Formats: sequence, C-alpha cells, structure tokens
Amino acid sequence: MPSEFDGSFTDFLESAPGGRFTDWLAACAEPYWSDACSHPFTVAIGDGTMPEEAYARYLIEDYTFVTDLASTLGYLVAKAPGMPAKSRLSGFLALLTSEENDYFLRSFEALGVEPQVYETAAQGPVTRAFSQLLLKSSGQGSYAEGLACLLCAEWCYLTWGQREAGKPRPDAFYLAEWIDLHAMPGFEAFVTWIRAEMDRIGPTLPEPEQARVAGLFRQMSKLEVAFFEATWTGKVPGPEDDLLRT
Ligand SMILES: Cc1ncc(C[n+]2csc(CCO)c2C)c(N)n1
Repeated sequence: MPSEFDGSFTDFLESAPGGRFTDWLAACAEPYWSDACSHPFTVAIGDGTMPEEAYARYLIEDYTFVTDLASTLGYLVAKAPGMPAKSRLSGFLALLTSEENDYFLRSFEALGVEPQVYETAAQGPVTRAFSQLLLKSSGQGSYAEGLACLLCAEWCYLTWGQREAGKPRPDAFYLAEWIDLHAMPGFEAFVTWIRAEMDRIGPTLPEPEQARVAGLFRQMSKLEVAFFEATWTGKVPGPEDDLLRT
C-alpha cells in the first residue's frame, strides 16, 4: 500500500529517487486507491461469500460502465500518438466487445437477469459520474488524461484479481471467470503496458498537466470505491455524498 502523498512529481522524486510516475499517481490517490483495490466486495468475489443479489446488481451497473469504457477506448485510439499504442488499445477494445461481452451475457442468464433489464438499465448516480469522467477526460482532454482514467480502472482490477487468484476458485462460474479474466497474463501485460506508457509520458508533461492527471486518477479511485460500495450495500449515494463531487 503506497503512503499518502500530496506534493508534485518533482517533490516525489526527492523522497523516492528513480520513482515511477504511476507510483506517484497511486500515492496521490490514497487512501482511495488502496480502499478500491481491497474493497470487501472484491474479497467476497474470491472467498465464496458473494450474495447473488449483490453480484447481479454489480453486473447490471458494470455492463453499462463497460459500454462507456468501450467508447472511451475509441477516443483513446484516436488520440494515441503512434501505431504501437493504437494497436494495444484497439486490441483491448476488441476483447471488451467480444469475450467480455459474452461473459456478461452468460452471467446474466445464470443469475436470471432478463435481457430487457440489462439492456435498458438506467445508470445509478455513481456509474453516471464515472461515465461522465471517463468520456469527458478522454473525449475533451489530452491523451495523458484519458490514459490516467483507463490506468486506474484496469490497474485496480489487476491488483484485486491477482490477490483473489491466490485462493481456490469459488463454485459459481461467473465469480471464478471474473477472477481469471483479471489475473491472466494477457491482462497483466496490458496493465504493464499502460503503466509503461504513462511512466514514459507523465514526466514530460508540464507541472499543471501532471497535477490534472493526478487529480483524475484520484477522482477515478474515489469512484471505484463508491461503485463497489453502492453494489455491495445496495445503498445509492445522494448528491451530497462527497464521493460524487468532481
Ligand atoms: C467499475 C469498474 N471499474 C473498472 C473495471 C475494470 N475493467 C473494465 S473493462 C476491463 C477489461 C477486462 O475485464 C476491466 C478490468 C470494471 N469492470 N468496472
């Protein structure tokens, strides 16, 4: 768990010579970053204590989130500076819209969620805030800003996925597969690539842009926590909730 930090990247390098830009992002996002990666919902995916009702609620929201994430990737493919980055991002987009889509459909069927429900589900306030942040930062912001949002979402899932993969798999296929999907070498390689891309670009940015990127990563981490919290408890946060403030 990184310790909390609220200085610039230059300050960070003074305390951690040779430190990575992405480690600075995670440190600036504490305590939300660690809370997101270790949320009780993520532990329950792996230890066989997940209530069906909570998981169905999660998948319905996540399906709408992943749909908006696919649009975000479209923007990032357009903004990526060269062919190697466009290729990585579009490969991931292809995965999201094929195998992963199939996972959702099979899981909805097993959980008794009708197509009419998941195809027309209105986003709750947390997912709406998430989607707005992703689509705005990748559509209107810079490549680095969009990449920071993607990094947070994917790195968080790799972190809990690898931790839960160390336990025996739960019986329900939709839980076992969700762990495997986020612990497999191909996914790890993708997150390693996003980190390397951010570590390459981040240090070249002017300081105000570095601060914007860190602010986005922190806001994304907050929303990951709020997302797990809403699906885990079934409670919908109101507009007064700090987690929804952008
Ligand atoms: C709220 C929320 N945040 C992040 C992810 C992570 N994620 C989105 S698409 C994808 C690719 C492979 O599953 C991953 C890891 C999620 N699903 N839901």
